Amino acid sequence: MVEAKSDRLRLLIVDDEEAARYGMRRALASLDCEIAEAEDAERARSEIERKRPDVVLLDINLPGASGLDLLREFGERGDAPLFIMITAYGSERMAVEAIKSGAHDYLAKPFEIDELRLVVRNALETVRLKRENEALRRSLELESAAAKLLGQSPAIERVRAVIEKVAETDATVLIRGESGTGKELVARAIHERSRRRGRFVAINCAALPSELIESELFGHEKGAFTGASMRRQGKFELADGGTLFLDEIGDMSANVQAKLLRAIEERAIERLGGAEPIPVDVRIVSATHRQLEREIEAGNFRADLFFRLRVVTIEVPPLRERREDIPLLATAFAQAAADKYGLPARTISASALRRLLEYAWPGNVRELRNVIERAVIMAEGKEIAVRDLALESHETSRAEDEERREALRVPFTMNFRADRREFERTYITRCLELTGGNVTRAAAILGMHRQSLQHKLRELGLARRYVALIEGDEK
Ligand SMILES: Nc1ncnc2c1ncn2[C@@H]1O[C@H](COP(=O)(O)OP(=O)(O)OP(=O)(O)O)[C@@H](O)[C@H]1O
Repeated sequence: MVEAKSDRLRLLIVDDEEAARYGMRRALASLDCEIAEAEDAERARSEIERKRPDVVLLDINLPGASGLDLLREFGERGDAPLFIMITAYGSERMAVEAIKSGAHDYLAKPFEIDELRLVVRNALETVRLKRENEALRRSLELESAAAKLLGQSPAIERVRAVIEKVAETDATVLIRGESGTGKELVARAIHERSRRRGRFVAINCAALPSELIESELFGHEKGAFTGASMRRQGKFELADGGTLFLDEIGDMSANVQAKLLRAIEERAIERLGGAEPIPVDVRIVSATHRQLEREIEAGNFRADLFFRLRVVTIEVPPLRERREDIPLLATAFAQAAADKYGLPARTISASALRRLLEYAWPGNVRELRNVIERAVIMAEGKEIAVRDLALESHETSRAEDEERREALRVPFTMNFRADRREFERTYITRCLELTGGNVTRAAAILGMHRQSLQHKLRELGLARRYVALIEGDEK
């Protein structure tokens, strides 16, 4: 088991001579850090894995092993400590080699106490700065993630509440929902709200063939298979200390399922072609649009893995079941698209909004975002109209027909003045929609002067709605 990190920085001194370790510990006692010792490579390895020191002071000559090997072994890991190598007298070449292999700094024997303090203090300061930077980045990300998962429907509020709860734990989470409902966004929100300092690493299990998935997940040693010309870390190691997001988990082959189960149970992985298990501290969040229970019945998915993955399950409902989120999402996407393409902000017309609300959204939020982005580009006026949405033709025509019928409908209440007023309102509104709110063009269609149309708008009580347009038009 990996022990939790306290806020105090940790230093590990690795030297086979007890007197040397004692001397260094004394010299460094005034620095604000916890100090541990190891007398050989094996002890050092286990200390690094269990206690995760921030800085390692490592003698290059250890009995039976080279400090350089240890450096290379750990230097590649995502959350590797900073190594300060202690080299023997007159071996500058070794020092260069150490720096090339990723050491933070080195000390050549014999060194002064002040020199030792300076180099270690420097390394601790580097770690402290890195932590501060990460904390800052995370707090910014947190804000953006919270802002990103939009929606106020009870359904999305429930999702948010579960995210808050599970984020604090290391429980595995299975996110279920149709394509485009925001499963990856939920996974990111869980990571960003957790205390995990490592990275969020995502992999789509449906996008890669089975053989590739295996080396993507677990990495490989040099020469593990044809084409493996270099040792490569897998996503598990990259996510060490963080979160691994396995998208489309239902598409994973039986072989990879077995390896994944072992990795979760043993909290360790083996690279392809590697002999040693590598401990990893990874929180797994997976997602699927499939009914995994059915896949289990059909023999395509392991039941034991399923139970491991879904300690907590989050259901993200399809957009059609939380239509009340559509206006908010559509407005936010319209604003974002306008910013992205440097276009003027566009509002969504009442009829376009109605159309958005009744559409079925088989592609969920992703489809809505794409539709709005396109509409922002295509729209000519300040408003997005139904035609700009370019939704499926038969469904679109229904809404457009309805719109047309409404526009042409002659009100009949036996009150000529009131009916005429109602007809004029509808007719003029329709004209303004057609021209994208351009009052001059609408006036031309109506065969009126622009001033007369403006006067008419005020008379019909439409001025407020179009006041921005009228003013914009007059400029
Ligand atoms: N509640 C939401 N608020 C804001 N944006 C959202 C929301 N839900 C989804 N999106 C956006 O919709 C798009 C699709 O979301 P995401 O990739 O998370 O869906 P998914 O369910 O993981 O899809 P797939 O199953 O196809 O991988 C993204 O651009 C995402 O930012």
